[in-house]
Amino acid sequence: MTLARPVVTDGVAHPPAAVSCQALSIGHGERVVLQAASFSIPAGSFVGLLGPNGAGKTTFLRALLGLTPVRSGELHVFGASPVCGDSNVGYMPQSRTPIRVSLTGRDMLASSLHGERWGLPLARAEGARRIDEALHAADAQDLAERRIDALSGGELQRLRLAQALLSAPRLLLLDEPLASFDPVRMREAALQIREVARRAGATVICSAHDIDPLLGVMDSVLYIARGRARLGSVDEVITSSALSDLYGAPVEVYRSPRGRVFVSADVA
Ligand SMILES: Nc1ncnc2c1ncn2[C@@H]1O[C@H](COP(=O)(O)OP(=O)(O)OP(=O)(O)O)[C@@H](O)[C@H]1O
Repeated sequence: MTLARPVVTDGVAHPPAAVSCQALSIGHGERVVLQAASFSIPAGSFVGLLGPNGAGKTTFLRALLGLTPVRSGELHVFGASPVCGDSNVGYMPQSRTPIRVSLTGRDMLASSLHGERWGLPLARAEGARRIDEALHAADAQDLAERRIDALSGGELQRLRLAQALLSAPRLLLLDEPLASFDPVRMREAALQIREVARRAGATVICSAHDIDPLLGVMDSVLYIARGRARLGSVDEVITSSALSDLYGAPVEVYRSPRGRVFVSADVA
């Protein structure tokens, strides 16, 4: 593991980036997800992670969690190699299945707190304090005593955000957290996540399929396609020429007069 230490340039010490990749390659078997990708995400930023289905957004998030091995190159989280169970990193996984257990919101958070300690449960008072703080940070106190199998999709997402905040992480990885919202609520939810992250001082990487709810919310876009990645502002990355270059095939980007963005990529 590489130890986190400030980077010194011109005699000035800069804190390590939240995430840095140097010639990073990751994948599954024959499937290449990233091939020699290099970019760096500044601490404190909100990054929208975009790309077509199967491009590798979840795989990249799992690599940051230490769950997908690095094939070659370097991947650092706050200057160190990713390790499973790092309390600096909070994760909200993609949720595809409805919840059918009748726990309360507080029980749901408590179960992940206890799982975190591998059989060494936190003292009851300390656990309760951390749960209250996480519920407060995600604006989800009203859900603490509600049964989770009776929550709406949006309410459940608030609770899952609280779950990801339990360890007071410096890096928050959110895999399609907007998926269960209608278009209007998507934007409200994106703004709420940004506010929560700001208050917590966390860097956010938030994957999404629709760029619109994140416009004006994210500081930069990380776009993954065909094993390649591009990080930059929306105006730098979401253009016909930048995306055609990334895909290695013609891609059209349209912007409606009301500011909506459409990407038309007729390639896998
Ligand atoms: N455990 C695995 N074993 C083998 N292949 C996998 C595994 N997990 C993912 N893949 C493959 O790796 C590629 C990237 O998958 P990943 O889930 O990271 O994409 P994604 O961009 O998150 O997709 P989506 O937008 O559809 O959620 C896909 O082709 C997928 O089938």
